Amino acid sequence: MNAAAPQADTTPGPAAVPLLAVRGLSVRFATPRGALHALDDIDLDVPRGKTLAIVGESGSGKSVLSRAILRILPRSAEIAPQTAIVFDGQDLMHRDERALREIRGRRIGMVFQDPMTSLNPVRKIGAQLAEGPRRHFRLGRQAARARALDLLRQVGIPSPERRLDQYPHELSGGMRQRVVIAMAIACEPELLIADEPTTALDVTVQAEILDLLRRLREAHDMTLILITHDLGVAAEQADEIAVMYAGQVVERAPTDALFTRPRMPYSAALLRAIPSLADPPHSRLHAIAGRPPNVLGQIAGCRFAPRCGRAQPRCEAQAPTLERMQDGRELRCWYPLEDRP
Ligand SMILES: Nc1ncnc2c1ncn2[C@@H]1O[C@H](COP(=O)(O)OP(=O)(O)OP(=O)(O)O)[C@@H](O)[C@H]1O
Repeated sequence: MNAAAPQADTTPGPAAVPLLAVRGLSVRFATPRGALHALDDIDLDVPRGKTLAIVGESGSGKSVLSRAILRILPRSAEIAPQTAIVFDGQDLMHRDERALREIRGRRIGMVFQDPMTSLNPVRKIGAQLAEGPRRHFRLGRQAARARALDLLRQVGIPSPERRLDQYPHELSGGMRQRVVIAMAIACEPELLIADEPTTALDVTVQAEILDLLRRLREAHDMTLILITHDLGVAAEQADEIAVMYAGQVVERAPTDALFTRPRMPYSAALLRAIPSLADPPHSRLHAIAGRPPNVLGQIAGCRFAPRCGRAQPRCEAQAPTLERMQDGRELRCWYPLEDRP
């Protein structure tokens, strides 16, 4: 795919134009050992009203991708100049910091793994929740407090009146993440980016938070980008899945299609690595042999080739690009698995 701003195909209706379209996104970090290529030529469409899960192993670039979309990368990160990040028709690459601050929080909400990244430990919860509505909707004190209360109810926090005057440390981890989600939806954003929202929580609380996210997404007709290393979570929550490997999207497909017929060998290997209830007790997981490549410096061929059972000489020599297949899925692979059940 080319790196230019996305072109509409044949006169699409509003539903066909993605809410977010990323093109040619590359990010590198200057490190003492040289340039680290954290993201390489990412193309990604996020359709309106849908949930897109981004999955991949640790270090594959999921968090750098979400921060790049929000334009909150650290200073040491360099975004390639040809990148386009088009949100509802405007390219965020060409908006100044003031405009971006209006979009973040108001039109794009964010939830991170650790609730304390988003919460101020020395401010009361009610004041923190009211901040967005006060700033973006110009609500007065009382109206903003009423809004904060309503938000706490929406995210299922018991005794919400009392919680307004508490500090974050007085709440459990799960309750804190509920508050962060309430803050993220406070201004009714069209897009919510949740980066490993349940990874830091107990298993039982994880399910509750995911259920909450799904209910809110449906109630507010939001679009959700769910970043997770957990394919089980992605399977339950997402309409579509983008699989990342070593800074690239290697396959993107509707959830059912990916789970029933993965076509990029890496996606297939990831799926084989999920434990199944049907496995006999104590059976070994199918770990993927080898390690992801070192992304310091340029890599000539396919980044998965050294670990891929299907690799041919071409895979080592020439890097595949992300191509759209006839069935609509996208693949970065010279020799994909057959599209047969
Ligand atoms: N500030 C930084 N400086 C240098 N390198 C960085 C920085 N932030 C991330 N990286 C590198 O970018 C690559 C992608 O990291 P990223 O955090 O996006 O991975 P991830 O898929 O989100 O992993 P995890 O699931 O462990 O959070 C990694 O190689 C990481 O070491």
